[in-house]
Amino acid sequence: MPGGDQEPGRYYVGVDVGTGSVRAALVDQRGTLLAFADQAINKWEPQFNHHEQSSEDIWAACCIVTKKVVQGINLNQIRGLGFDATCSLVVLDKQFRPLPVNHEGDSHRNIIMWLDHRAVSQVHRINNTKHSVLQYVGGVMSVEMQAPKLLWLKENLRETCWDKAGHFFDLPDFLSWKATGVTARSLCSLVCKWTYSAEKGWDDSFWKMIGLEDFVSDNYSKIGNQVLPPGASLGNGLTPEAARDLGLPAGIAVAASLIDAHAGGLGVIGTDVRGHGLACEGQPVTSRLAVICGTSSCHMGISKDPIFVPGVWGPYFSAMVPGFWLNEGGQSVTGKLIDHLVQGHAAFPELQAKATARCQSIYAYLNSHLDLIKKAQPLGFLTVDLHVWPDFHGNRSPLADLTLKGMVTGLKLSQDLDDLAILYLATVQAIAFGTRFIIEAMEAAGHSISTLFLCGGLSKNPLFVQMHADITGMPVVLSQEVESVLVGAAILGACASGDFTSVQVCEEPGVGRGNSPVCHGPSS
Ligand SMILES: Nc1ncnc2c1ncn2[C@@H]1O[C@H](COP(=O)(O)OP(=O)(O)O)[C@@H](O)[C@H]1O
Ligand SMILES: O=C(CO)[C@H](O)[C@H](O)COP(=O)(O)O
Repeated sequence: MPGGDQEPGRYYVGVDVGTGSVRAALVDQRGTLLAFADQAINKWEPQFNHHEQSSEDIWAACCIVTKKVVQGINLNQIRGLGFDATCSLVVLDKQFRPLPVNHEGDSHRNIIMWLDHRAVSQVHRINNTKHSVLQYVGGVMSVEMQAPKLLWLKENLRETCWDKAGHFFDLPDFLSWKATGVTARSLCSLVCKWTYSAEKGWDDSFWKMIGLEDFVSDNYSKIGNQVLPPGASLGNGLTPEAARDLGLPAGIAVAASLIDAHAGGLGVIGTDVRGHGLACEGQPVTSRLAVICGTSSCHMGISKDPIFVPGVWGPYFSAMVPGFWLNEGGQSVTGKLIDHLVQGHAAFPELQAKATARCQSIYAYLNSHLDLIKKAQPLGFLTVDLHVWPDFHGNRSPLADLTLKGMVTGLKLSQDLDDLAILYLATVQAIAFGTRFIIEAMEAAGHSISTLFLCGGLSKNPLFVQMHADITGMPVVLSQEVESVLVGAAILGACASGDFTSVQVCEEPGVGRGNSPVCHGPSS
C-alpha cells in the first residue's frame, strides 16, 4: 500500500461479512485496528443442502457494527469504507427489492449462500460442456460458484424469481451497491465466481452453451457490465441514505469490494517477516500461501505467470493482488466441520459445562484436556487408531468432487470426554492433511511455497495452527493483528480514499505493510 506517510488521524472502516457473523473495524493509516465489533447473522436451511440468507438482515448487521466502531470518533477523520463478504448470490428485482430464492416464496431469504449445493445437476451439465472458461476454475466448475446457481433459479423458480429478477449480485458487490447506488462489480467477484476474464471480459459462447443466453442479449446488465478493480472508488461515495444507516458521513469514499478470503489474503500476504529467520524472508511473495480459515478454508497462492492446477480454482488475474495471478485451493467445511463433530458428540453437554465452569471456550478446554491425556507421548500419537476423512460437504480442492462424503474410522463404544477430545484432534489433523494435499497439488503444477500465513477464526485456535505447521512441515505465520480479514477490507477503503495509491503489497516482502508476525514452526 505505497504512499502511506500521511499525518495521523485518518481512519478507514472495514466491514467483513463472514458466513456466521458480520464484523467491522476502525483502522488507522498503519493498519492498526482501533475498534472492533461483531454481530451474528441469520442463516436458513429449508432443505438439506439449501442454504439461504437475507440481504436486508446482513445490511442491518453491517449498520449495527459500523455504528459501534466509530463511536466517539470525529467522523470527519473517517476517509474511506471497504467491504468484503462471502461469495453468496443476492437476487433483487428491477426496483432493487429482494426476490425469493426458495420454493416457499419467502422474499426475505433472497441469498443463495456460497455453501449451498442445490445446483448439482446444473453444475454437471456445465462441466460436461468442457467449455474453455473451465480452464480458469481448475478444470471443473464448483457447485459453489454462481453460474450453476443462476441456472437452477431459471429452471426451478421461473415465475417467482427468474422472470422478475433485475440484478444478480455477488454479496461483496451488493454491499458496495447498497452503500453507493453504483452497480459496478468488482473484478474479484466476477473473475473468481462468474467466469469473467480480466483480459477478455465475458465469453458469450459460455452463457449461450449453458442455457443462460438471456445475459448475452441484454449485454450482461443483470450480472455486471461495468467492472472495477478492488479498491477503486465508486461513484460519489457513500449516499446520504446509506450514511444515515451506517452512522458515517455522506460522500466518504467507498471501494469496489473483495470476497472475504481475498481480503484476508491481502491482509496477510505482505506481512513484514524480517528478523524471524523464515524461509520466505528475502524470497518473492509467491513463496507464501495465505490460508483463510473460518467456516471454510481458502488457500491463496499467487504467481507472476498463470499456473493451471487441476482441481484448484484459477488462475485468476489481478483478483487479489494487482498484476499477479491467483490460485485458490479450498476446503468447503473446516470450522463448520469441527463445530459439527464436537457439538454432535454425546459428551458435548459435559464439555460445555466444564468449559463454562472454567470460563473457557470449548476449544481452549479441549486443547488443555488433550494436553492432560497425552501425558508424556506426542500429541499426534493419540490418534493412531482414529481417522477422519474431512469431506463431509464434498471436496473442493484438489479432487474437485462434490459427491464425496465424510468418514470416521476407529470408533469404539465409549463416548466420554476423552473420546470427544481425540475425535476433535483427529478432525483438526484431517483438515491439516487436506491443506497439505492442496499444497502438494499446487507445487506439482509449478508453485514453490515455503511459508503459510493463517488468518480467520480458526487461526485463533493454537491446536489448529500447530497441526498445520506439523503436518505441512512449514512454518505458520500469524499476524499480530488477528483480524487480518478486516485489515484487508479497510485497505480497500484507504485505497478508495486516495490516501494510498494502490492496494498492492510490495513484491519483495520485508518492505511491505508493518504487521508484525508471530511464527509457529513445526514441532521437533
Ligand atoms: N478462539 C477460537 N478458538 C477456536 N475456534 C475458533 C475461535 N474463534 C473462532 N473459531 C472457529 O472459527 C470458525 C469461524 O470462523 P470465522 O472466521 O468467524 O468464520 P466466518 O468468516 O465463516 O463467519 C468457527 O468454526 C469457530 O468455531
Ligand atoms: O469461497 C470462498 C472464497 O472464495 C469462501 O469459502 C466463502 O466465501 C466462505 O468464506 P468463510 O469460510 O470465510 O465464511
